[in-house]
Amino acid sequence: MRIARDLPTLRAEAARLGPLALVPTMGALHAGHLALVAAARREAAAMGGAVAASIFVNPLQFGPQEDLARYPRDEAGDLAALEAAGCDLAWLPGVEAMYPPGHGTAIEVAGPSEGWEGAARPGHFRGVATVCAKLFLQTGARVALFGEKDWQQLQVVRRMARDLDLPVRIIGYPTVREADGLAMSSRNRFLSGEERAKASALHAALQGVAQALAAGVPATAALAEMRSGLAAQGFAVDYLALVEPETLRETAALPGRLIAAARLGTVRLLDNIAAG
Ligand SMILES: Nc1ncnc2c1ncn2[C@@H]1O[C@H](COP(=O)(O)OP(=O)(O)OP(=O)(O)O)[C@@H](O)[C@H]1O
Ligand SMILES: CC(C)(CO)[C@@H](O)C(=O)[O-]
Ligand code: BAL
Repeated sequence: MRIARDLPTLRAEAARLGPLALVPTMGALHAGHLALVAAARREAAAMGGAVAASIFVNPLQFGPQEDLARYPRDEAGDLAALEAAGCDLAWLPGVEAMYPPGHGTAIEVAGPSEGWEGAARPGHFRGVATVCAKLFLQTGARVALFGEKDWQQLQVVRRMARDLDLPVRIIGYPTVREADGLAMSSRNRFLSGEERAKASALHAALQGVAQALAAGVPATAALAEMRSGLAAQGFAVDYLALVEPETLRETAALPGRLIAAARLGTVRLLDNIAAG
């Protein structure tokens, strides 16, 4: 596996490797990320190209009160895991390489960025869209893979790629879960033992709502019951909604996407599933 830390090296490696399937990450890799790399391998094989993964903890997508400083980092472990997963090229820009002094351009994606994570984390999707556009242009990736775990992010990136006619195909990959249903996330490591034991209740509750909706229970009633059930178990629910899958607009109609964000202690868990 080649490692690039500056743009000239990245461009030279990319030219040598042929069409790239890119997996953008913030590092602290787990089996969810490695499943994206395995899917990227299949895409790369189909187009006679190679797999690239980026590791960059993007300050632009963190608010001033957020956890940028404590975001987990494990470069050596990540590089070993990427190599073992068959990644050909790791792109590890520093903040200065990504945002040299004077950098002043940002991308605002109206529509799917509004509400939910966009409301809870003002400026977050502007940071995500900007860094993803840069990662696509830096690597020249023909395909980029994103996890469905960050459902709204996936829709924002798709919208941006369409709106800007970026020559990259965006692929969503199903959420990889722990045995008890908890969506894998780098931040799960901050759950205490007691919180970890409770955390799978979020996914179970989403499944319960999906079943209730399929049985004809109105969305408002099913969601209200889920909200109070989670609160009783100690979750602080940020939002819980049935939305149109692509626009993220709230809906009462099926099929839709059930999306949720809830905090257990200091850890904010995200999850979503299809409904209907
Ligand atoms: N459990 C998962 N299943 C599938 N894809 C995932 C999973 N977790 C993360 N991803 C995807 O991996 C990519 C990189 O995500 P990121 O590095 O933010 O990891 P994370 O575990 O989501 O971390 P965070 O704690 O910030 O949520 C994103 O496209 C994200 O959706
Ligand atoms: C897509 C991404 C790598 C952009 O920084 C990040 O938001 C993430 O890891 O999901
Ligand atoms: N997985 C989304 C990246 C973030 O939380 O900032």
